[in-house]
Amino acid sequence: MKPKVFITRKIPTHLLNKLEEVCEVSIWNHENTPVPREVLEEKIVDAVGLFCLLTETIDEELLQKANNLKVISNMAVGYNNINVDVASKKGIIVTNTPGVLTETTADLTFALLMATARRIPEASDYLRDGKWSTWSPMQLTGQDIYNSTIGIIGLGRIGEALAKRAKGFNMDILYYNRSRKLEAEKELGLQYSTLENLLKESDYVCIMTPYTPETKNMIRKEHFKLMKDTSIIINTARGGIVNENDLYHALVNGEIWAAGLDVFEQEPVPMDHPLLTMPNVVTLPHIGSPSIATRIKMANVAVNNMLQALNGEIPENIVNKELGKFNN
Ligand SMILES: NC(=O)C1=CN([C@@H]2O[C@H](COP(=O)(O)OP(=O)(O)OC[C@H]3O[C@@H](n4cnc5c(N)ncnc54)[C@H](O)[C@@H]3O)[C@@H](O)[C@H]2O)C=CC1
Ligand SMILES: O=CC(=O)O
Repeated sequence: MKPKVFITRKIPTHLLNKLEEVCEVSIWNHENTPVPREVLEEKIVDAVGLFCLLTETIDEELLQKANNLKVISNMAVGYNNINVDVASKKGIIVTNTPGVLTETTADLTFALLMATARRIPEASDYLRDGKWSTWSPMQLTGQDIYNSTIGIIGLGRIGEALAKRAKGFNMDILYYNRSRKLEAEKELGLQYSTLENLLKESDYVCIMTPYTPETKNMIRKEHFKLMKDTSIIINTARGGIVNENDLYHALVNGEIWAAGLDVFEQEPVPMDHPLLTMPNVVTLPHIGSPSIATRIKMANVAVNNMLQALNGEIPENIVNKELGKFNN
């Protein structure tokens, strides 16, 4: 009998077919509508494999219904949407999609940094709104990027790829991480820093850690007070890492100059969110990884993780490594 797999969103047909060869697949076959919770709750009861996205909350309540589940394959590198502790206790393997999205996400992060520093969305609107009547010395002036200082909080795969881009702009690069990365320091000329020093010295502060109990609200009121009033914060990691209320007040009080945000505490961000009213905040709808090629690679990795687990192998990208091998 083929194992039952539930997929929570439309995926490329060739990858769906790959799963269908060995699994009995049921799919929420929609592009832009997340699977309703009640459908997920119903499907999880029989599923042996769950292929999900970061839009699905795989919490304890849901996992308690999952009595046949052996593997959760998350199509994202971040897996803060999943209660991994509960999954582990139930012997459910959790996998993610690291690596294949690193360069694409670093590109977007640097693009957001540039767009925020040079006020590109605001300038584009200025032209289209018919406000461009002349060229003027201080019109739409922003901050320089070349020769400035970038501080990267979380020097993992994407943080390091971001540092490589910053090096090309002759930036001084500070980083704060759980552990020192001596090889990267040598190769890229990075400087390890305390969090406080990084915030004080950087013109650009980029958040690149996962969202965990330790990183929740990692950047809050007191941290903005340390930053330069010309500095810019860029967050393409997860919304809850930067306290949004404190960020709003830091911007209103002129403690920092601007922010570029690809991620929010609540997604989609509510349209009446105060940060959306500010011209010096550039906002994106969580688009770190969507190049066509990268999204196909992510879906492919997620399918392979699922198939490896269902085949009794330890998936290449297992998150709860303590589980090790299980047998069907
Ligand atoms: N906006 C988007 O579309 C995307 C967002 N992301 C986010 O980026 C995150 C990072 O991805 P990767 O670089 O692949 O992960 P990674 O695991 O390679 O890097 C994370 C780094 O953060 C460090 N870190 C963790 N906790 C820390 C703490 N409390 N203090 C200081 N450093 C800490 C780790 O030591 C590691 O070096 C993901 O977890 C995800 O949330 C990833 C891809 C796309
Ligand atoms: O936010 C995206 C991810 O892959 O994590």
